[in-house]
Formats: sequence, C-alpha cells, structure tokens
Amino acid sequence: MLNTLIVGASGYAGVELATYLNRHPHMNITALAVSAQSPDAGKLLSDLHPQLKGVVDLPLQPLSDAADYTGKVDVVFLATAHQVSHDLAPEFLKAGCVVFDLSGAFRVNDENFYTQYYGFTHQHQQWLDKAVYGLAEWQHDRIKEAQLIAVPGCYPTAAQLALKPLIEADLLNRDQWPVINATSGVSGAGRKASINNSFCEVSLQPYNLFAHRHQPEIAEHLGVPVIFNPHLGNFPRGILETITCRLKAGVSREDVAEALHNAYHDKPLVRLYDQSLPALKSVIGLPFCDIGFAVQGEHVILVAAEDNLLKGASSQAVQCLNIRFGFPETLSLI
Ligand SMILES: NC(=O)C1=CN([C@@H]2O[C@H](COP(=O)(O)OP(=O)(O)OC[C@H]3O[C@@H](n4cnc5c(N)ncnc54)[C@H](OP(=O)(O)O)[C@@H]3O)[C@@H](O)[C@H]2O)C=CC1
Ligand SMILES: CC(=O)N[C@@H](CCC(=O)OP(=O)(O)O)C(=O)O
Repeated sequence: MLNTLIVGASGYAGVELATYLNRHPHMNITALAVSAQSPDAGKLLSDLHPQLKGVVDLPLQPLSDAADYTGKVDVVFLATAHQVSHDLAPEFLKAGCVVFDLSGAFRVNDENFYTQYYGFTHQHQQWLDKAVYGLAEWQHDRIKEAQLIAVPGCYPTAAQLALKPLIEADLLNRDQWPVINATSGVSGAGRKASINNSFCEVSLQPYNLFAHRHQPEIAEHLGVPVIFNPHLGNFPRGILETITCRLKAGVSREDVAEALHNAYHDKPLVRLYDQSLPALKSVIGLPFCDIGFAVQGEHVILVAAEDNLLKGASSQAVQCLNIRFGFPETLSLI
C-alpha cells in the first residue's frame, strides 16, 4: 500500500482525486488537507461534498507545515492553485515523496513563462528541469521514472491528444496554424466564489483571447504554434474543442484515421469515433477523451471532448500514478 496525501482536497479536482484514490486497491488516503486558514478545516470532506457520505468521511486538515507529513506519506497530490503548488511541491520532493501536481506550476520549463502568464517569479528551476509533463498517453516512459509529474491543464489535454497524432505523422500544412475553439464548463474555474462565475453572470462567452496561459502550454509541448480561443459555457463541467487545421496536399481522410488509430488503438482512455462526433454527455463523469474528425479537401476539423475535472485533471493524475508505479493504467478509473 502507498500512503497518500491530497492537498486541496475540498476543491473540485481534489474531491475527484479522493473518490478515485479511495477505491484504488494500492492506495491508502493518509490525510486530506486544505490551507491553514481554511474555513473548512475540521469539516468532513463528505460534509462539503455529500456524494461522498459513507464513502470518504475523512476530516480536512489545515496544512501549516509540509514537514508534518514527511515520513508518513509516499505520494502527494497537489490540487492547489499554481503558486501554492510552486511553494509546496519542493518541500514534499525534498522529503522523498512522489508528487503529482495538478496546477500549472511545473508544466513548462521556462522561468519567463511564469512571470508572463502566471504573475509570479519561479524559484525552482532545478525542479522545472526534473518535472515530467504528464500527458499520459504520450509520456509513459518518462512518467515511469519521474519524481515530479506536472499533470497537464484541462484545455491542453484535449487539444494535444487530438493534434499530436497528426503532427507526429507529419500530416499538417505548417503554413496554417491549428485553430483551437474550446468551450469549458464553469467548474474549470474552481470552487471558490467569484462574481464572473456566479449563476446569473455566466453566459456563453469567449475570454482571454490571445492571452490565455494554455496557448503557450499547448504550443510548447506540441512544438507548433497554435491559435487558442477559450470560451466559458453555462454548464458545470466538460470541455469540447473543435480544432481546424490544414492538411498537406494529398493527405486523405484515411491518412487522418490511420494516424489516430496508430496513436490510440492500445490506449483505453482515448476513444476514437469513426463516423459520428463526440459530445460532452458521453464523457461527463468519465475518465475518457473522445476524439472524432471530419475532412473536406485540405481541411480537417478535429473534435475532442473530455470532463475537465477528470481526463483534464484528476483521472489523468491517477492514470499517471498507475503508470508511475506499474499498476494497470485504468486501475480505479473504469
Ligand atoms: N478545475 C479544473 O477543471 C482544473 C483545475 N486544474 C488545476 O488544479 C488545481 C485545483 O483546481 P480546482 O480544484 O479547480 O481548485 P479549487 O479552487 O476548487 O480548490 C482549491 C483547493 O486548494 C485549497 N487550498 C487553497 N490554498 C491552499 C493552501 N495554501 N494550502 C493548501 N490548500 C489550499 C482549497 O481549500 P481552502 O481554500 O479552503 O484552503 C481547495 O481545497 C489548480 O491548480 C487548477 O488550476 C487543472 C485542470 C482542471
Ligand atoms: C473555465 C475556466 O476558467 N477554466 C480555467 C482553466 C483551468 C485549468 O484547468 O487549467 P490550469 O490547471 O492550467 O489552471 C481557465 O481558463 O483559467
């Protein structure tokens, strides 16, 4: 059994982690933590998230010092804001824990990226150098060796899973940047109250055009520039992306289908659609990314759907855990 701590357990990603890890046969949840000042400290996780009543009735502990857990836990999940993860991860890593960070704090190995897009100065270049980007279907061998796994962002997971097979097979005309139109449910913004995400304010609306931090995350890891157009949708969870690209002359529908098949025929958490197109309702509450496409002439439109809190965050983190420790990749997930 591996002993684990979930930091940020009361949040939307944290509660999904607790659900998966509670039913994982090789994991023991040692503790669930929130911030030292949290108004929820001392409450049961199931008081805040009643779907876990009788399932995970553990208390939320205020985290004042990471050292309180050293020697007691083998694995730490950080489901915390970027700067909180940035500060906490090195503490647990120094103590020898394997850390799965769901934030953006270690996803891109470029200090300037953090100043520009995250608004803080990164202090841990040595951990940026060691962190492995946890895009599970593509990083299997590196995840197996890693002590720090930077789980990808929600939008970047769907975008990269759809685009990477075509880029690797060299099917795209690089003169036209892929255009990623993406819509996310409101849970993407986390559980904390904010006026923009309150019920009467939310509408279907684009935001952060040319300025969202996931554009450079996607471009960096794909190795090609992209246009990324995020939209907030007036529904709780799920991400749907339609991605328009230009194919190289002579590339056919069959070539696209073959590239996707070659990438994912043995990957159970990516499901390919042959004729129809994915919809959010088929992935909500499930750890899959569903991918379909349409081709006309030299254009392809890829469609990817996932649950932002699962394949876009917590189930991918548990998938990375399974890879890291040599468990079956879908253990506790399906
Ligand atoms: N929501 C999503 O769709 C996705 C989120 N992510 C990333 O995952 C992380 C968590 O996101 P999400 O679950 O949405 O966020 P939430 O805001 O829902 O939850 C944040 C959690 O962190 C806790 N917390 C805040 N400050 C501290 C601290 N200093 N020490 C310990 N715990 C703290 C909060 O509790 P309290 O404030 O009471 O202490 C809460 O439990 C973020 O980095 C996010 O970017 C990644 C992919 C998708
Ligand atoms: C709807 C919404 O607000 N979504 C969030 C994405 C959250 C996420 O998964 O990304 P990180 O882990 O990189 O924060 C946003 O656009 O900032």
